[in-house]
Amino acid sequence: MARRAMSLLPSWSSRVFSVELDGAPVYFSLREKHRGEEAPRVFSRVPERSGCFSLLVCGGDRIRRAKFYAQLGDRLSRDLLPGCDLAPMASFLPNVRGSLMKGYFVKDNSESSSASERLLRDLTRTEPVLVCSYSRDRDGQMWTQHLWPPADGQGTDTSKSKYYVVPSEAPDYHPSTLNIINSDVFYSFEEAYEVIKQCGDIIPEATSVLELLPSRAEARGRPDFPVIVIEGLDATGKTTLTESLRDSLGATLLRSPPQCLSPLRARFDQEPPLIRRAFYALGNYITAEQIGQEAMKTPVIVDRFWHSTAAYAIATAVSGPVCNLPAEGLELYRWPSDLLQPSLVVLLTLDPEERKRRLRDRGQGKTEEEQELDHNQLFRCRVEEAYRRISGPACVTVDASPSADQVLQQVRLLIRGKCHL
Ligand SMILES: Nc1ncnc2c1ncn2[C@@H]1O[C@H](COP(=O)(O)OP(=O)(O)OP(=O)(O)O)[C@@H](O)[C@H]1O
Ligand SMILES: Nc1ccn([C@@H]2O[C@H](COP(=O)(O)O)[C@@H](O)[C@H]2O)c(=O)n1
Repeated sequence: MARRAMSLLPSWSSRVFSVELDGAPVYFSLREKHRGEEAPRVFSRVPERSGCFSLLVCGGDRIRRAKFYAQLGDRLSRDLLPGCDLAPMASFLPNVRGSLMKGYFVKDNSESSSASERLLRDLTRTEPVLVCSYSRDRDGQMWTQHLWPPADGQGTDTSKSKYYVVPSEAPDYHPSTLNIINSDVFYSFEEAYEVIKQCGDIIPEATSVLELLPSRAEARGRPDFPVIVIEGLDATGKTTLTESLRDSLGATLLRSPPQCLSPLRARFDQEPPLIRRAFYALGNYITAEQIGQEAMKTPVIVDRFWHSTAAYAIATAVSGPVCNLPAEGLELYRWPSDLLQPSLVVLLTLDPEERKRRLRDRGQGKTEEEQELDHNQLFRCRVEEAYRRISGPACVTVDASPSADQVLQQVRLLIRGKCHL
């Protein structure tokens, strides 16, 4: 682990760091010489003998890293003294895909930072984490960053190298978009399969998922009958509409994740994004197999498919306003080439107040993500915008606020136009 950390050093001074403060990132970078810039905002109001620290998760395999990052925040919130502020942070090479390292920034507001230091030292002994401490320079205005030497004594001791911390401009791409491909969104069966296979030794249920997979995940030829996917946030009327379409078109109704994964879903919903998203990605391939079989006999209606998998994953990976989403047209929004393509994808949209009213009337318990959608207007906007940006096939938006029957008629018209049904 320590040797891996050391291998990051050549690019250390090209890296940018971001700390999430009140939902917005503050960026800083490192300089070997100081040219009079003020210290970045995250370093304000730290007592004289105290300091700040950054912890970046590195080393180990990606499953372990993902699990460890998910636990680290809880562990730090529990074990750090009450006077410490904790914020998510990241380090990345601007606009370089795959370069993101995630971690936490600790600002110690107590009189001395020795308790935090002890806790972080202990972490470096057992966990795949790289720690830097920050201290004021002699005149008290400038801050310097020191990478802690490896706990196991291997590698080069770089604790004496001195880097000044200076504010940095926002990069073109929001840092969390750099690692989305094959960590949050999967573009092939193989990539998602590898993640779930690697989980086998820590998540026994992963084996059950693998057993349910189709033997060959290749896009079949064009199905004989049309395949129509209905997408939308929760309570926009997908169930109501898909059931009506099934009845009125004499179609088969399928969903993703498929029924056979239902008993395993709650287990994978507890996992960090890498594992959770790989689970949903594989769910689409199981559903695709079922679609392929059914669409030889009847039209097929599908309640959620890849649009949902990708849109929720992208909207969760990125924080803040819609402008933080990866730009429209990027390959990140493209449909996986080995996944069956539907004939038509309909996105139901609803005014947020009406959606809430329907949720209230339905009166069921809400999942964590549903509560998040309710409370977080920005998240909802990101999900809907991500839906709209996905291409190959793109979705057709339908306003779901009229009566159930009117929405059905509207979608039947679209189906007639596109699929001649
Ligand atoms: N067009 C409509 N007008 C008024 N109420 C509707 C309409 N469509 C659905 N509803 C009602 O809104 C609630 C949510 O609908 P539904 O369960 O179909 O949504 P959903 O998108 O499938 O939700 P989820 O994704 O959470 O399962 C239900 O109580 C349903 O009866
Ligand atoms: N094809 C799908 C379907 C769902 N998801 C994830 O599940 C959540 C929504 O599920 P509902 O029970 O409300 O339908 C949503 O958080 C998605 O993350 C998915 O990834 N792919």
